[in-house]
Amino acid sequence: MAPFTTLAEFREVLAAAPGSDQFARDQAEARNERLTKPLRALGRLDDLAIWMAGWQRTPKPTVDRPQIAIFAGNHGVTTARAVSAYPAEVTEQMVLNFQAGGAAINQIARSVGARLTVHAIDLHRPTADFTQGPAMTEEECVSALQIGWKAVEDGTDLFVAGEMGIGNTTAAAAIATALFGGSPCDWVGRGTGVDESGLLRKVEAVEAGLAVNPGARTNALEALRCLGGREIAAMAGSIARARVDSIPVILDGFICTAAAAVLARAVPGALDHVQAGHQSAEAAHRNMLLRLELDPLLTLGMRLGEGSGAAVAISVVRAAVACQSGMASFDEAGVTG
Ligand SMILES: Cc1cc2ncn([C@H]3O[C@H](COP(=O)(O)O)[C@@H](O)[C@H]3O)c2cc1C
Ligand SMILES: O=C(O)c1cccnc1
Repeated sequence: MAPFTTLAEFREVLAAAPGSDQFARDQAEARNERLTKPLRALGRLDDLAIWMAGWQRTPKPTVDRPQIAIFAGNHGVTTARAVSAYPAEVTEQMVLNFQAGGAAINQIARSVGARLTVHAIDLHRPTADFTQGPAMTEEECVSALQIGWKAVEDGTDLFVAGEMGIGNTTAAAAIATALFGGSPCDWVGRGTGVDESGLLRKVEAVEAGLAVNPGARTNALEALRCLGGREIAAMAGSIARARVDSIPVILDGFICTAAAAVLARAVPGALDHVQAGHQSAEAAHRNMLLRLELDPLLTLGMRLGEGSGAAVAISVVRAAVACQSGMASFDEAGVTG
């Protein structure tokens, strides 16, 4: 059972999470300095390895059991405001595709040796249209957070949260506007590829959403409840669970980062266990990462979601820990240091 039944309790549980292990980081750094390579010659991979060591509380971190959890949800705003280039039924059709193994994320997950779990949340009951009032009641939002919380499997040593939800770049842009300020134009983008009039409808939807949900601007969890969707709340719940259990997380693109941003704004330090896997081609993603002081591992022009960018970055983190944990020291190899 998840240890919270209200948004306030969720916040408290997250705020009580322990930090990373300084002793393990120091040990990892000392080990790293003895490995058969010029000092810090692996650049960001060395930083990643030491960061992984701190969260896994060992100088020899692993990526043996990575998990990718995809959460799916539908949004009232999608049909009410025609904010996507695709119809809402694609959400459920793609869930079937994930289950059959036919989506991009299935192939990437297999290629990096990650377990993939799929969590469809109430697809036949879209959230309420956030331009008319809150997208979710507190009960609905908490229930989605709990689904994310419970989705993180025991033994996972690296976690990725992915999403599927037609219209969710509009929800993510609305959350970003509420959390970071500025105007909706700063945060709205093309998503699946809307045209100019689609872009305008997205901006207008975000404007209306903020106007009817004034609490969203002053309280991050209210922003999630009023403007988010079930899959976005579930991603936030899973990233919070990973924080509490000291499991390192790789963030995916625009929507995943918006879910994470809610946690960062609710509790300082809530994203200490997170790396940005990639910078999405969705224009505002770069800005969101800058605001969160996250430096993406990859920039591949991807704008898919499903956890796909983060899944590709699993191989980068795995390469980092493979060197940290598998390399010989100068002494062991008889190399002059
Ligand atoms: C076939 C298909 C597969 C997808 N996989 C992820 N998304 C991505 O597109 C959606 C967000 O874009 P928007 O806000 O424009 O609807 C999300 O479902 C996201 O995961 C997909 C979208 C489609 C059409
Ligand atoms: O950045 C993403 O993850 C993204 C961008 C566009 C559409 N779906 C997802």
